[in-house]
Amino acid sequence: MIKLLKGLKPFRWGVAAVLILVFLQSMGDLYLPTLMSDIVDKGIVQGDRAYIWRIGAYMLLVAGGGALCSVIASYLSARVAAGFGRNTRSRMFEHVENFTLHEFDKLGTASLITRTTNDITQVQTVLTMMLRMMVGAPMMMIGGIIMAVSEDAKLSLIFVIVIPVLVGAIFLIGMKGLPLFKAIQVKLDTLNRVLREHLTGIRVIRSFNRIEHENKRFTAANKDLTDTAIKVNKIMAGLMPIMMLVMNFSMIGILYYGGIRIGDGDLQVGSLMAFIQYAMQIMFSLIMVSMMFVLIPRASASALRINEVLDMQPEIVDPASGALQATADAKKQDGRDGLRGYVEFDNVSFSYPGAEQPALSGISFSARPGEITAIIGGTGSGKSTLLSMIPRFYDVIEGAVRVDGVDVREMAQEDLRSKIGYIPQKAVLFTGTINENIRYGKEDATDEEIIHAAKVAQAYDFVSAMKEGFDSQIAQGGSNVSGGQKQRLSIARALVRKPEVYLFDDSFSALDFKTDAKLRAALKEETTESTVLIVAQRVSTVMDADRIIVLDEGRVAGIGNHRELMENSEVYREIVSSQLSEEEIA
Ligand SMILES: Nc1ncnc2c1ncn2[C@@H]1O[C@H](COP(=O)(O)OP(=O)(O)OP(=O)(O)O)[C@@H](O)[C@H]1O
Repeated sequence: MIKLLKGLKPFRWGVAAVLILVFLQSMGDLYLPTLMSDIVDKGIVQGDRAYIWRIGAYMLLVAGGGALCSVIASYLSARVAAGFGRNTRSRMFEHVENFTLHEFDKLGTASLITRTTNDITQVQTVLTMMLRMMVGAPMMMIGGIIMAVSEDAKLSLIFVIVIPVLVGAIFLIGMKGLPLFKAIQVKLDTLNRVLREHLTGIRVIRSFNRIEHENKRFTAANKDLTDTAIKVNKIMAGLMPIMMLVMNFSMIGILYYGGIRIGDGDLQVGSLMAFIQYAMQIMFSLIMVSMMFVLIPRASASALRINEVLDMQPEIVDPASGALQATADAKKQDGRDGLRGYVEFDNVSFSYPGAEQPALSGISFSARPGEITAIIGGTGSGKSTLLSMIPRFYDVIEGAVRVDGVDVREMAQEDLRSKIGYIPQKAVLFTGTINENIRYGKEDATDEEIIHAAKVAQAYDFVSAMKEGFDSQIAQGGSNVSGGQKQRLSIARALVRKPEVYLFDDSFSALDFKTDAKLRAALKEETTESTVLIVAQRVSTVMDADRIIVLDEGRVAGIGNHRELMENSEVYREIVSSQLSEEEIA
């Protein structure tokens, strides 16, 4: 929590102002009972009206000043906390943007969303209260004790019993509550995950009649969260009655012994009244402290989760600027500078963390501009993984991936990715117009470039047929266009960039044979100066490629063109024959 609060640095003046204002307000609150005691003992007892008016007016002034300080402190603390929340959310967002897929896999999307929203709100709420109580509560407590002792030292002995009892109760309850607060945040993650899966998978859930099952899953997660929240609230609810009980008993004690002392002439009525107010202030400040005990563990559970994200160092980072410069110099010297679109895999091996089998082993090949390299293989054979190594979504474990003769680990990620047009297996579109979605590939693309890209991607006809053409809105997740249309738009997005290297990850799978063939013919003309890597399931898609890599369980089972592979590769022949027979059956 303390580590996270370092983010308050830009707000130090605001924090200082709040602390000073709360200090002034507490001073005022501590002064008021003494003034009241004076009114009673000096004004009322002696019948001095002028004194009562004078001190009364003074009391009003002190109370008014205190109220003003309090209002401004509230406003400032809310502003500081809101600013802190905004900054922390931005920090987290920017940090998470640099995460590699490993880190996303580790934390999970649902948890990252809860951490960026709910957890930060928890800390923000507590911060607002803490700013006000951090100075106010201890001051009221210590000041109250000093003032009470100055009113009547003997009567103050009552606090020797009361305060340890209260502190003990707060401590015990706090200890019980802390683990539960941690559990609540974890359960909130689970609830978010279930909800997310439910919402994104609603079509599958309905078609498989699993609504009942999903309801049960949601109810279970919801109940689990509620049960824990009730449990923690039960414990916390116990705190208030205990405090009130102790407070009321101490009042009885004060009134009883105070009465005796007044009878004996050791204490005046006004002083007893002031004493009672100080006792109240002391105990209320303890209640405030106990509230902090309730809130701080909750916020620190959240702070831990936020720090876990902020402390996570992305595994893939850019080389230092010195190293980048050295690579650039070396490139210039040995003539690699002019290379555009060369991709080389040199004995590459890679395993996903925790996986028993490597996803890729000993992969070597090279591709040059103007060539089409196709990758084919059974499901799970490592095709998508192979493509992900080129934009450096993952780092190789052995060997090297080189683009334009430079190891991708020695390049700035931005430079590397600016060379690449990646079309993912599952097309992703963003909320906005079709125009904006295609322009995502190249911000300064002209309208002509966008139309050209759409034409090559075979998207122009269906986009033009839409009522608003390129200005038609794409709904969240691209749910208002078909799977094949989504694929074509994401191809257009990559085309508009005119990258050196195209990576098509099974991007034609949702297209019919005719559109697939037309698209590939148009692509061929468009990509004469680029290197194209295509992952595909259909033999018809890869047959014309200059080079076909056949993958089997992460290994190269054959490499060559269609004719060569038909002669030499058993695995390729199997794939071809299985598809041909399937087509014949169809
Ligand atoms: N994020 C991941 N974490 C762990 N293992 C993974 C991950 N992604 C893929 N794998 C595993 O790596 C292997 C290769 O997966 P990959 O997605 O590259 O296969 P693919 O050939 O593209 O399959 P498909 O044609 O079905 O898309 C599979 O065994 C898969 O289970």
